[in-house]
Amino acid sequence: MENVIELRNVNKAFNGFELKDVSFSVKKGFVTGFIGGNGVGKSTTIKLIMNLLQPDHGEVSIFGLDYKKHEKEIKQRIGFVFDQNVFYENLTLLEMRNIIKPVYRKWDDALFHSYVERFKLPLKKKLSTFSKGMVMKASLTMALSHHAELSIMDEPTSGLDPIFRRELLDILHDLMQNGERTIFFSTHITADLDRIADYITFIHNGRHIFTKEFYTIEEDYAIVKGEVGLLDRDTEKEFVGIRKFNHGFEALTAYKQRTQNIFGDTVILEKPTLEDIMLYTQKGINRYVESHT
Ligand SMILES: Nc1ncnc2c1ncn2[C@@H]1O[C@H](COP(=O)(O)OP(=O)(O)OP(=O)(O)O)[C@@H](O)[C@H]1O
Repeated sequence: MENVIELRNVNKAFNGFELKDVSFSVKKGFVTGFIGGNGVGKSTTIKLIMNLLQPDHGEVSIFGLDYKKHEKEIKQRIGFVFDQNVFYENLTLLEMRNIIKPVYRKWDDALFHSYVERFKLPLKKKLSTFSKGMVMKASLTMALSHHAELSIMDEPTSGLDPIFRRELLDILHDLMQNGERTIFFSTHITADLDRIADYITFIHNGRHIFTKEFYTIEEDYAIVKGEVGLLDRDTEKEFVGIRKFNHGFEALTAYKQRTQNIFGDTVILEKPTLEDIMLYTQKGINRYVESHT
């Protein structure tokens, strides 16, 4: 399967934060959801993918090409939605379109107007008067109007009402129908991913934890429930994190089969949500022993 984005051993350090040895790839023709808590490095990774930042070490390639030699060609083929307003606020949407249009060889005015209509956006009002949702819709309109092969979006659903969030997910779903497009988007709202993501890439504290096909996550990860008496220093090591209650414990394992072999039918295994995986991982490997007694 072809990779549209590849990161190989990418490092980027700021004062107090570091992306460490991040390697993962994004498959052509699929939707990959990019998840992780606040401040774990999602936007930094996306900026590296967009060449808005350069890695200290390691390589980023897009469509198999290197930014050093092929920046223009790569950018032509990407539609980018950023989580901050990147428009000139004093301009109208039409004026902004006039600036952006000549940049893209495959700009499609009919497509632009179809999104403007669908999103009910005013063409002649200053962008400074747009609400947060309208800015996001305008940003999406620009990103979707030049037949980009790869759409990269940083938190496209944040700050949007549930109705528009659903509409956006439907649009993304429709876009995927021809099999040629690829979408990579970050989100905190893991419920959005249930609807459309084929793959999940998860980072935590600047490290890549996994990239997996969505449906295979439950082959490795499970919520484990059992009696506290089953836990000791050795068995606790089996878990990413544990919560202890009066009546028993709940834990997350990343090695479902092994856990099953160790505990047999003394425990109950359940399918975890992405939120469970984020929560237990965020609290620290084997360090999250929370008592509710
Ligand atoms: N240009 C920069 N200079 C210094 N530190 C930075 C810079 N950009 C990001 N950081 C720091 O790097 C860390 C990761 O930030 P990043 O924006 O990538 O996180 P994120 O996962 O996108 O978070 P959120 O979900 O809250 O937006 C943060 O601690 C942030 O303060």
